[in-house]
Amino acid sequence: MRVHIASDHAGFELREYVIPKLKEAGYEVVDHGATTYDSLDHYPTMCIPCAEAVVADPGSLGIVIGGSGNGEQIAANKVKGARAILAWNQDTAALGREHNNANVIGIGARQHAPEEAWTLIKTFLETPWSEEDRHQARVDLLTEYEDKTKK
Ligand SMILES: O=C(CO)[C@H](O)[C@H](O)COP(=O)(O)O
Repeated sequence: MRVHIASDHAGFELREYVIPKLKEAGYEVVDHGATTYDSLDHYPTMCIPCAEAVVADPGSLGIVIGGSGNGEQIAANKVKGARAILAWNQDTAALGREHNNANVIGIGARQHAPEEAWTLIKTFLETPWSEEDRHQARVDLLTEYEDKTKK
């Protein structure tokens, strides 16, 4: 599976920690930056292209990392077709796939030790979408709204 990843400066170190782990685990990684550490960079610059790449690449998943993960999740969710969750424990990481068919995980690098963040990411990537009717109906309503309101 292809995994698109992006971070701002606050997620820079965690992104560098996670990329080799993803590769070791057999994922094909597409890195959307930030390419250099710049404490004044802005998360939409990296997170929007990352989410766009996920939507344009069916079957892939995305990871956006910042200090809290909040802005990164918001940025990703501006992209039509993106369903980004903010995972803060293993349950929210798994439920994002099972119930929401999320295609992007947001992680707050300042909220977790690197090992814990990796566990959240791994859980997200390894958990399948349940495809249960009630969840599909809710996701369909989101898509329907997007189709009506977004180009
Ligand atoms: O998490 C984030 C957005 O939600 C950013 O990473 C965070 O706001 C960056 O903070 P600072 O500019 O103080 O390093």
